[in-house]
Amino acid sequence: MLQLSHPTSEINGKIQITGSKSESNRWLILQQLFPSIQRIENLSNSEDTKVLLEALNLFNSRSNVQNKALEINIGHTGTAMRFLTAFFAIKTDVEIILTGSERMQQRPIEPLVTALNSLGCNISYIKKEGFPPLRIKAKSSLNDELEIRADISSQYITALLLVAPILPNGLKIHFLGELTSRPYIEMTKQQLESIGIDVKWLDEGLKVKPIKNISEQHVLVESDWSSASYWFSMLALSESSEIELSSYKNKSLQGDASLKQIYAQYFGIQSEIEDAVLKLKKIADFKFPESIELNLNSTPDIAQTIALTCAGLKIKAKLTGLHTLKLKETDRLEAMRNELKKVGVDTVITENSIELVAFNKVNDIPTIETYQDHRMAMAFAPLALKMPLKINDEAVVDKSYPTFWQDLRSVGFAIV
Ligand SMILES: O=C(O)C1=C[C@@H](OP(=O)(O)O)[C@@H](O)[C@H](O)C1
Ligand SMILES: C=C(OP(=O)(O)O)C(=O)O
Repeated sequence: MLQLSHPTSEINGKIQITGSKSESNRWLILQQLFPSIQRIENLSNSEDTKVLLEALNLFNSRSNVQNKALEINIGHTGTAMRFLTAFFAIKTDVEIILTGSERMQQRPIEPLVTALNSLGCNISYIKKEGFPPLRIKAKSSLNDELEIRADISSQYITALLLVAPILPNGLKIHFLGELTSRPYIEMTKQQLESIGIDVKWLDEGLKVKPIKNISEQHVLVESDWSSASYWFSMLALSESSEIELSSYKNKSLQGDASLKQIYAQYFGIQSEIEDAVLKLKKIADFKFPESIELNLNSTPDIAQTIALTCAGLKIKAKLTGLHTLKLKETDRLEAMRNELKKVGVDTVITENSIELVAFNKVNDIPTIETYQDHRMAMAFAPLALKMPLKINDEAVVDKSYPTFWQDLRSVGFAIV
């Protein structure tokens, strides 16, 4: 457990943020399919990326495993679970058992498995129907068209898009239901296009053309915008501060870059990118709104950050479009309700929203539980600029941002 406070509430410094885990994990799968992707710069140092790398190494040494299934455990990593399901289903010549943590075994995978099996893949459930662990065997012949539910996780669609260009006739994907987390699909599409793969939006779906070879590629991963969100929040809760974060682009593939507009409009944070440095500054005398309403369906990973910024500033917030939060590392709506209560904030949650409705005084130093969710720890940490607090199970941050606590210490947080 860590206890956090900040003696001055002023933070100034320069922080290097690791590469986006989303971009990194896409490139790692694509590199397996297209070895002419020779170098990936600024690869994420997150646990989520390490887990995927280890899984791919295990798969590549599969000839060492004889006469039994190759078991691969991807822990808590959603992208690894979904991307590898499609990758193994198409590529494996041995039987694979793909499993994950207890929580991963509660996160649905049925839409992806059904879609891949309809294509000609051979995936079955080992325990509960619709959930990991999976048994994946070598495929038979493959179709070139499928339909898939699009309203549960965009990662299923990304998983299909990543393998689509190596299918003999490419792939046509038809969406069922309303697409969620759309910018993550755009990210996949743009990464594919950047290496010469043809991907087109259809009315309710996507079409990918097959490709045999791509030219030699060196790719650069932009730093992680979801990780940057905690710095936007810290600035919003600080006194006159300035922070520089590296390395960012003006034209990002990451939907969470919309933080720039959100924090400028509602929380008085000015940001600009110059020579790959994202400079954040607090606007003096900014007048915070009394209440805000935001639909965050496109940017689910920054919902907790924004909720906690509002909590710290006592802004009544209604955050909607969040049905997928119930299916992530934990049920994030429940987790927020429980822990916000400890810092004096009353909330109302529904199946897809959270509303911050009242702010009460807190006397004791609260202990925040993190529910094996990195974003619970990191979203609550900025609140230490307003009140001392304790955070349990601090190592959870490793999932996406392993140097988080070290970076906070470097800008004057007292962390014991
Ligand atoms: O494709 C990706 O890299 C991701 C997609 C999102 O998941 P959903 O599509 O399940 O919302 C996001 O929450 C996750 O952290 C990363
Ligand atoms: C939801 C997340 O990750 P994943 O789904 O890949 O486990 C996240 O990082 O917030």
